[in-house]
Amino acid sequence: MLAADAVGLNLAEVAAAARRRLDPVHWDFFAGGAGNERTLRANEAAFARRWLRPRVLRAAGERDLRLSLFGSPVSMPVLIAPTAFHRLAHPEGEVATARAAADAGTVMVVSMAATRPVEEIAAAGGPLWFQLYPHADLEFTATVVRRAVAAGCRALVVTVDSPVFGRRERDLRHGFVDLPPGLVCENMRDADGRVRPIEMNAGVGWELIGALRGLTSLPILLKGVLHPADARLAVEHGVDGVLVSNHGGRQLDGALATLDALPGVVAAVDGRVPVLVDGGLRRGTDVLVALALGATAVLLGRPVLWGLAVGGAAGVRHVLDLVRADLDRALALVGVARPGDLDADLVTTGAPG
Ligand SMILES: Cc1cc2nc3c(=O)[nH]c(=O)nc-3n(C[C@H](O)[C@H](O)[C@H](O)COP(=O)(O)O)c2cc1C
Ligand SMILES: O=C(O)C(=O)c1ccccc1
Repeated sequence: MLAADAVGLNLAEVAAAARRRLDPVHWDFFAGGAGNERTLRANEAAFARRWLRPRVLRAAGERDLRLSLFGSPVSMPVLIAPTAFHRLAHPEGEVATARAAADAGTVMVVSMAATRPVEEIAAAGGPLWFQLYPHADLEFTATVVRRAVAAGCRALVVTVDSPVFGRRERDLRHGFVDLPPGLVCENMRDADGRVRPIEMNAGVGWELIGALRGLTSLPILLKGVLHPADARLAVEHGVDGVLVSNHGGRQLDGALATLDALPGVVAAVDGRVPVLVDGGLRRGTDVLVALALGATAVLLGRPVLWGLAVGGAAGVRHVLDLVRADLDRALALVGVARPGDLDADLVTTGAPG
Protein backbone atom coordinates (compact mmCIF):
# COMPACT_ATOMS: atom_id res chain seq x y z
CA MET A 1 0.00 0.00 0.00
CA LEU A 2 1.02 3.55 -0.64
CA ALA A 3 1.14 5.90 2.30
CA ALA A 4 -1.90 8.15 1.94
CA ASP A 5 0.11 11.31 2.52
CA ALA A 6 2.45 10.36 -0.33
CA VAL A 7 -0.46 10.17 -2.76
CA GLY A 8 -3.13 12.48 -1.46
CA LEU A 9 -5.98 12.71 1.01
CA ASN A 10 -8.44 13.39 -1.77
CA LEU A 11 -8.60 13.21 -5.55
CA ALA A 12 -7.50 16.83 -5.99
CA GLU A 13 -4.28 16.01 -4.14
CA VAL A 14 -3.78 12.88 -6.23
CA ALA A 15 -4.24 15.05 -9.34
CA ALA A 16 -1.62 17.50 -8.09
CA ALA A 17 0.82 14.66 -7.43
CA ALA A 18 0.16 13.25 -10.90
CA ARG A 19 0.78 16.62 -12.47
CA ARG A 20 4.20 16.81 -10.82
CA ARG A 21 5.13 13.42 -12.27
CA LEU A 22 3.70 13.50 -15.78
CA ASP A 23 5.26 14.94 -18.90
CA PRO A 24 3.32 18.24 -19.31
CA VAL A 25 2.25 17.15 -22.80
CA HIS A 26 0.70 14.00 -21.40
CA TRP A 27 -0.82 15.85 -18.45
CA ASP A 28 -2.53 18.17 -20.92
CA PHE A 29 -3.73 15.22 -23.04
CA PHE A 30 -5.34 13.64 -19.97
CA ALA A 31 -6.61 16.82 -18.31
CA GLY A 32 -7.77 18.77 -21.33
CA GLY A 33 -11.10 19.22 -23.01
CA ALA A 34 -12.52 20.55 -26.27
CA GLY A 35 -12.70 24.21 -27.26
CA ASN A 36 -12.92 26.65 -24.37
CA GLU A 37 -13.24 23.72 -21.94
CA ARG A 38 -16.61 25.08 -20.79
CA THR A 39 -18.13 21.63 -20.59
CA LEU A 40 -15.06 20.25 -18.85
CA ARG A 41 -15.50 22.85 -16.10
CA ALA A 42 -19.30 22.55 -16.06
CA ASN A 43 -19.17 18.86 -15.14
CA GLU A 44 -17.47 19.58 -11.83
CA ALA A 45 -19.30 22.87 -11.29
CA ALA A 46 -22.68 21.10 -11.54
CA PHE A 47 -21.90 19.14 -8.38
CA ALA A 48 -20.92 22.32 -6.56
CA ARG A 49 -24.44 23.66 -7.25
CA ARG A 50 -26.11 20.77 -5.43
CA TRP A 51 -26.67 20.65 -1.69
CA LEU A 52 -27.55 17.72 0.48
CA ARG A 53 -30.59 17.73 2.73
CA PRO A 54 -29.86 14.79 5.04
CA ARG A 55 -32.40 12.83 7.01
CA VAL A 56 -31.77 12.06 10.69
CA LEU A 57 -32.59 9.19 13.06
CA ARG A 58 -33.12 6.74 10.21
CA ALA A 59 -31.36 3.87 12.02
CA ALA A 60 -29.75 2.99 8.70
CA GLY A 61 -27.02 0.94 10.37
CA GLU A 62 -24.10 -0.54 8.44
CA ARG A 63 -23.86 0.45 4.81
CA ASP A 64 -23.85 -2.08 2.01
CA LEU A 65 -22.47 -0.67 -1.26
CA ARG A 66 -22.66 -3.85 -3.34
CA LEU A 67 -24.75 -4.32 -6.44
CA SER A 68 -24.87 -6.33 -9.63
CA LEU A 69 -24.64 -4.66 -13.03
CA PHE A 70 -25.42 -6.55 -16.24
CA GLY A 71 -24.39 -9.75 -14.51
CA SER A 72 -21.16 -8.33 -13.05
CA PRO A 73 -21.13 -8.17 -9.24
CA VAL A 74 -19.41 -5.01 -8.02
CA SER A 75 -18.41 -3.95 -4.50
CA MET A 76 -19.65 -0.38 -5.01
CA PRO A 77 -21.51 1.68 -7.63
CA VAL A 78 -18.25 3.26 -8.84
CA LEU A 79 -16.64 1.91 -12.02
CA ILE A 80 -13.63 2.81 -14.13
CA ALA A 81 -14.49 4.76 -17.29
CA PRO A 82 -12.75 3.85 -20.56
CA THR A 83 -9.76 6.12 -21.14
CA ALA A 84 -7.13 5.90 -23.86
CA PHE A 85 -3.38 5.37 -23.57
CA HIS A 86 -2.73 4.22 -19.98
CA ARG A 87 0.92 3.54 -20.79
CA LEU A 88 1.42 7.30 -20.98
CA ALA A 89 0.61 7.34 -17.26
CA HIS A 90 2.48 4.21 -16.17
CA PRO A 91 4.67 1.59 -17.91
CA GLU A 92 2.29 -1.23 -16.96
CA GLY A 93 -0.61 0.71 -18.44
CA GLU A 94 -4.07 -0.88 -18.46
CA VAL A 95 -2.79 -4.05 -16.76
CA ALA A 96 -2.10 -2.06 -13.58
CA THR A 97 -5.51 -0.40 -13.79
CA ALA A 98 -7.21 -3.78 -14.16
CA ARG A 99 -5.37 -5.20 -11.15
CA ALA A 100 -6.60 -2.28 -9.03
CA ALA A 101 -10.17 -2.70 -10.31
CA ALA A 102 -10.10 -6.40 -9.49
CA ASP A 103 -8.66 -5.77 -6.02
CA ALA A 104 -11.32 -3.15 -5.35
CA GLY A 105 -14.06 -5.39 -6.72
CA THR A 106 -15.25 -3.14 -9.49
CA VAL A 107 -15.57 -3.08 -13.27
CA MET A 108 -12.94 -1.60 -15.53
CA VAL A 109 -14.20 -0.51 -18.93
CA VAL A 110 -11.29 -1.15 -21.31
CA SER A 111 -10.89 1.56 -23.95
CA MET A 112 -10.69 0.56 -27.58
CA ALA A 113 -7.58 2.79 -27.49
CA ALA A 114 -5.90 0.75 -24.74
CA THR A 115 -2.13 0.33 -25.00
CA ARG A 116 -2.03 -3.24 -23.66
CA PRO A 117 -3.64 -6.28 -25.30
CA VAL A 118 -7.07 -7.07 -23.86
CA GLU A 119 -5.92 -10.63 -23.09
CA GLU A 120 -3.16 -9.30 -20.79
CA ILE A 121 -5.57 -6.84 -19.17
CA ALA A 122 -8.04 -9.68 -18.56
CA ALA A 123 -5.29 -11.84 -17.03
CA ALA A 124 -4.82 -9.12 -14.38
CA GLY A 125 -8.39 -9.68 -13.20
CA GLY A 126 -11.94 -8.74 -13.98
CA PRO A 127 -14.69 -7.99 -14.44
CA LEU A 128 -14.01 -6.09 -17.65
CA TRP A 129 -16.33 -4.41 -20.11
CA PHE A 130 -15.06 -3.30 -23.53
CA GLN A 131 -15.58 0.14 -25.07
CA LEU A 132 -16.06 0.43 -28.81
CA TYR A 133 -15.95 3.30 -31.26
CA PRO A 134 -18.34 2.39 -34.09
CA HIS A 135 -16.09 1.77 -37.07
CA ALA A 136 -17.25 2.09 -40.68
CA ASP A 137 -15.89 -1.39 -41.40
CA LEU A 138 -18.28 -3.79 -39.65
CA GLU A 139 -16.01 -6.74 -40.38
CA PHE A 140 -13.20 -5.01 -38.48
CA THR A 141 -15.59 -4.20 -35.62
CA ALA A 142 -16.56 -7.88 -35.54
CA THR A 143 -12.89 -8.89 -35.25
CA VAL A 144 -12.37 -6.53 -32.31
CA VAL A 145 -15.59 -7.59 -30.57
CA ARG A 146 -14.86 -11.31 -30.97
CA ARG A 147 -11.45 -10.78 -29.44
CA ALA A 148 -12.82 -8.82 -26.48
CA VAL A 149 -15.46 -11.48 -25.87
CA ALA A 150 -12.89 -14.27 -26.10
CA ALA A 151 -10.75 -12.43 -23.53
CA GLY A 152 -13.72 -12.44 -21.16
CA CYS A 153 -15.23 -8.96 -21.44
CA ARG A 154 -18.79 -9.05 -20.13
CA ALA A 155 -20.42 -6.03 -21.77
CA LEU A 156 -19.94 -3.70 -24.73
CA VAL A 157 -19.90 0.03 -24.13
CA VAL A 158 -20.51 1.78 -27.43
CA THR A 159 -19.37 5.40 -27.55
CA VAL A 160 -21.78 7.48 -29.60
CA ASP A 161 -20.69 11.03 -28.74
CA SER A 162 -17.80 11.00 -31.21
CA PRO A 163 -18.95 11.15 -34.86
CA VAL A 164 -15.79 13.25 -35.27
CA PHE A 165 -12.89 13.86 -32.91
CA GLY A 166 -13.25 16.85 -30.55
CA ARG A 167 -10.91 19.79 -31.07
CA ARG A 168 -8.52 19.82 -28.15
CA GLU A 169 -6.42 22.92 -28.28
CA ARG A 170 -3.95 21.85 -25.60
CA ASP A 171 -2.95 18.92 -27.82
CA LEU A 172 -2.77 21.14 -30.91
CA ARG A 173 -0.51 23.56 -29.05
CA HIS A 174 1.86 20.73 -28.11
CA GLY A 175 1.62 19.00 -31.47
CA PHE A 176 0.46 15.88 -29.64
CA VAL A 177 -1.27 13.87 -32.32
CA ASP A 178 -0.29 10.28 -31.72
CA LEU A 179 1.27 7.80 -29.34
CA PRO A 180 5.05 7.99 -28.97
CA PRO A 181 7.11 5.34 -30.80
CA GLY A 182 6.83 1.88 -29.25
CA LEU A 183 3.25 2.30 -28.05
CA VAL A 184 0.25 1.23 -30.14
CA CYS A 185 -3.45 0.63 -29.70
CA GLU A 186 -2.97 -3.09 -29.18
CA ASN A 187 -6.63 -3.98 -29.65
CA MET A 188 -6.99 -2.25 -33.00
CA ARG A 189 -5.41 -5.17 -34.88
CA ASP A 190 -7.33 -6.53 -37.83
CA ALA A 191 -7.56 -10.21 -38.79
CA ASP A 192 -4.05 -9.96 -40.31
CA GLY A 193 -2.58 -8.50 -37.11
CA ARG A 194 -2.12 -5.00 -38.56
CA VAL A 195 -2.91 -2.08 -36.21
CA ARG A 196 -5.71 0.07 -37.64
CA PRO A 197 -5.94 3.75 -36.72
CA ILE A 198 -8.75 4.80 -34.35
CA GLU A 199 -11.49 6.08 -36.62
CA MET A 200 -14.50 8.19 -35.85
CA ASN A 201 -17.59 7.52 -37.93
CA ALA A 202 -20.09 10.28 -38.70
CA GLY A 203 -22.13 8.01 -40.93
CA VAL A 204 -23.53 5.69 -38.34
CA GLY A 205 -27.20 5.63 -37.30
CA TRP A 206 -29.49 3.62 -35.03
CA GLU A 207 -29.05 0.54 -37.24
CA LEU A 208 -25.73 0.18 -35.37
CA ILE A 209 -27.48 -1.42 -32.41
CA GLY A 210 -28.99 -4.19 -34.50
CA ALA A 211 -25.66 -4.77 -36.24
CA LEU A 212 -23.89 -5.14 -32.89
CA ARG A 213 -26.65 -7.43 -31.66
CA GLY A 214 -25.81 -9.64 -34.61
CA LEU A 215 -22.20 -9.84 -33.42
CA THR A 216 -22.64 -10.63 -29.75
CA SER A 217 -25.11 -11.57 -27.07
CA LEU A 218 -23.28 -9.40 -24.50
CA PRO A 219 -25.17 -6.54 -22.86
CA ILE A 220 -24.83 -3.33 -24.91
CA LEU A 221 -24.55 0.07 -23.24
CA LEU A 222 -24.71 3.36 -25.12
CA LYS A 223 -22.12 5.87 -23.89
CA GLY A 224 -22.57 9.56 -24.54
CA VAL A 225 -26.32 10.11 -24.33
CA LEU A 226 -27.45 13.55 -23.09
CA HIS A 227 -30.86 14.09 -24.76
CA PRO A 228 -33.97 12.43 -23.30
CA ALA A 229 -35.24 11.66 -26.81
CA ASP A 230 -32.07 9.67 -27.52
CA ALA A 231 -32.42 7.85 -24.22
CA ARG A 232 -35.93 6.82 -25.30
CA LEU A 233 -34.67 5.72 -28.74
CA ALA A 234 -31.86 3.75 -27.12
CA VAL A 235 -34.32 1.78 -25.03
CA GLU A 236 -36.61 1.26 -28.04
CA HIS A 237 -33.63 -0.14 -29.95
CA GLY A 238 -33.06 -2.62 -27.18
CA VAL A 239 -29.90 -1.35 -25.49
CA ASP A 240 -29.27 -2.77 -22.03
CA GLY A 241 -28.00 0.42 -20.44
CA VAL A 242 -27.53 4.13 -21.03
CA LEU A 243 -24.42 6.04 -19.96
CA VAL A 244 -24.95 9.77 -19.60
CA SER A 245 -21.66 11.30 -20.66
CA ASN A 246 -20.16 14.23 -22.55
CA HIS A 247 -16.83 12.45 -22.83
CA GLY A 248 -15.39 14.43 -19.95
CA GLY A 249 -15.85 17.66 -21.94
CA ARG A 250 -13.54 16.40 -24.69
CA GLN A 251 -16.00 16.32 -27.58
CA LEU A 252 -18.72 18.99 -27.89
CA ASP A 253 -17.72 22.06 -25.92
CA GLY A 254 -20.91 23.72 -24.73
CA ALA A 255 -22.66 20.41 -24.12
CA LEU A 256 -24.45 20.53 -20.81
CA ALA A 257 -22.98 19.08 -17.63
CA THR A 258 -23.78 15.40 -17.24
CA LEU A 259 -25.36 15.94 -13.83
CA ASP A 260 -27.75 18.45 -15.43
CA ALA A 261 -28.57 15.97 -18.22
CA LEU A 262 -29.13 13.08 -15.84
CA PRO A 263 -32.67 13.79 -14.55
CA GLY A 264 -34.09 14.14 -18.08
CA VAL A 265 -32.52 10.88 -19.20
CA VAL A 266 -33.65 9.08 -16.04
CA ALA A 267 -37.23 10.27 -16.62
CA ALA A 268 -37.16 9.20 -20.28
CA VAL A 269 -35.75 5.76 -19.51
CA ASP A 270 -38.34 5.37 -16.75
CA GLY A 271 -36.67 2.43 -15.04
CA ARG A 272 -36.55 0.21 -18.15
CA VAL A 273 -32.73 -0.10 -18.12
CA PRO A 274 -30.01 1.13 -15.76
CA VAL A 275 -28.73 4.68 -16.29
CA LEU A 276 -25.07 5.32 -15.53
CA VAL A 277 -23.26 8.65 -15.54
CA ASP A 278 -19.69 9.96 -15.75
CA GLY A 279 -18.03 13.38 -15.77
CA GLY A 280 -16.63 15.50 -12.97
CA LEU A 281 -17.17 13.14 -10.05
CA ARG A 282 -14.40 13.85 -7.56
CA ARG A 283 -15.89 13.03 -4.14
CA GLY A 284 -18.03 10.36 -2.55
CA THR A 285 -20.63 13.08 -2.05
CA ASP A 286 -20.66 13.63 -5.84
CA VAL A 287 -21.35 9.91 -6.27
CA LEU A 288 -24.15 10.17 -3.73
CA VAL A 289 -25.75 13.10 -5.57
CA ALA A 290 -25.60 11.29 -8.93
CA LEU A 291 -27.17 8.17 -7.43
CA ALA A 292 -29.86 10.20 -5.67
CA LEU A 293 -30.76 11.82 -9.00
CA GLY A 294 -31.34 8.40 -10.50
CA ALA A 295 -28.03 6.91 -11.63
CA THR A 296 -27.53 3.23 -10.85
CA ALA A 297 -23.74 3.65 -10.89
CA VAL A 298 -21.07 6.18 -11.87
CA LEU A 299 -17.72 5.99 -13.63
CA LEU A 300 -14.45 7.82 -12.95
CA GLY A 301 -12.21 8.89 -15.83
CA ARG A 302 -9.34 11.24 -15.03
CA PRO A 303 -9.01 10.41 -11.30
CA VAL A 304 -8.05 6.85 -12.27
CA LEU A 305 -5.36 8.19 -14.61
CA TRP A 306 -4.02 10.39 -11.80
CA GLY A 307 -3.80 7.39 -9.47
CA LEU A 308 -2.12 5.34 -12.19
CA ALA A 309 0.46 8.06 -12.84
CA VAL A 310 1.26 8.43 -9.16
CA GLY A 311 1.48 4.81 -8.10
CA GLY A 312 0.46 2.29 -10.75
CA ALA A 313 -2.03 -0.29 -9.47
CA ALA A 314 -1.60 0.90 -5.87
CA GLY A 315 -2.33 4.47 -6.93
CA VAL A 316 -5.53 3.47 -8.72
CA ARG A 317 -6.49 1.38 -5.72
CA HIS A 318 -5.92 4.42 -3.51
CA VAL A 319 -8.27 6.50 -5.66
CA LEU A 320 -10.98 3.82 -5.51
CA ASP A 321 -10.52 3.38 -1.75
CA LEU A 322 -10.81 7.13 -1.16
CA VAL A 323 -14.07 7.34 -3.11
CA ARG A 324 -15.47 4.22 -1.46
CA ALA A 325 -14.76 5.49 2.07
CA ASP A 326 -16.12 8.92 1.17
CA LEU A 327 -19.33 7.44 -0.28
CA ASP A 328 -19.80 5.17 2.71
CA ARG A 329 -19.45 8.09 5.11
CA ALA A 330 -21.75 10.32 3.06
CA LEU A 331 -24.44 7.61 2.99
CA ALA A 332 -24.26 7.30 6.77
CA LEU A 333 -24.50 11.06 7.15
CA VAL A 334 -27.66 11.31 5.03
CA GLY A 335 -29.17 8.28 6.79
CA VAL A 336 -29.16 5.70 3.99
CA ALA A 337 -27.67 2.17 4.08
CA ARG A 338 -27.87 1.14 0.42
CA PRO A 339 -27.17 3.25 -2.67
CA GLY A 340 -30.40 2.01 -4.23
CA ASP A 341 -32.35 3.58 -1.35
CA LEU A 342 -31.19 7.12 -2.12
CA ASP A 343 -33.94 9.53 -3.05
CA ALA A 344 -33.86 12.72 -5.12
CA ASP A 345 -35.38 14.67 -2.22
CA LEU A 346 -32.01 14.42 -0.44
CA VAL A 347 -30.61 16.81 -3.05
CA THR A 348 -31.53 20.45 -3.55
CA THR A 349 -30.09 23.34 -5.51
CA GLY A 350 -30.45 25.42 -2.40
CA ALA A 351 -33.62 27.15 -3.58
CA PRO A 352 -36.14 27.89 -0.80
CA GLY A 353 -38.36 24.96 0.16
C1 LIG B 1 -7.52 10.99 -21.39
C2 LIG B 1 -8.92 10.51 -21.67
C3 LIG B 1 -9.12 9.54 -22.63
C4 LIG B 1 -10.39 9.07 -22.90
N1 LIG B 1 -10.54 8.07 -23.80
C5 LIG B 1 -11.77 7.57 -24.02
C6 LIG B 1 -11.94 6.47 -24.89
O1 LIG B 1 -10.98 5.92 -25.43
N2 LIG B 1 -13.20 6.02 -25.10
C7 LIG B 1 -14.30 6.61 -24.51
O2 LIG B 1 -15.42 6.17 -24.74
N3 LIG B 1 -14.15 7.64 -23.65
C8 LIG B 1 -12.93 8.12 -23.39
N4 LIG B 1 -12.78 9.15 -22.50
C9 LIG B 1 -13.96 9.67 -21.77
C10 LIG B 1 -14.17 8.91 -20.45
O3 LIG B 1 -14.66 7.61 -20.69
C11 LIG B 1 -15.21 9.59 -19.55
O4 LIG B 1 -16.39 9.83 -20.27
C12 LIG B 1 -14.74 10.90 -18.93
O5 LIG B 1 -13.36 10.91 -18.72
C13 LIG B 1 -15.46 11.11 -17.60
O6 LIG B 1 -15.15 12.31 -17.04
P1 LIG B 1 -14.05 12.54 -15.84
O7 LIG B 1 -12.72 12.40 -16.51
O8 LIG B 1 -14.35 13.92 -15.44
O9 LIG B 1 -14.30 11.51 -14.77
C14 LIG B 1 -11.51 9.63 -22.22
C15 LIG B 1 -11.30 10.61 -21.26
C16 LIG B 1 -10.03 11.05 -20.96
C17 LIG B 1 -9.84 12.08 -19.89
O1 LIG C 1 -11.59 9.56 -26.48
C1 LIG C 1 -10.78 10.36 -26.07
O2 LIG C 1 -11.11 11.29 -25.33
C2 LIG C 1 -9.41 10.26 -26.43
O3 LIG C 1 -8.69 11.04 -25.92
C3 LIG C 1 -8.88 9.31 -27.42
C4 LIG C 1 -7.60 9.50 -27.88
C5 LIG C 1 -7.08 8.64 -28.83
C6 LIG C 1 -7.82 7.59 -29.31
C7 LIG C 1 -9.08 7.39 -28.83
C8 LIG C 1 -9.61 8.24 -27.88
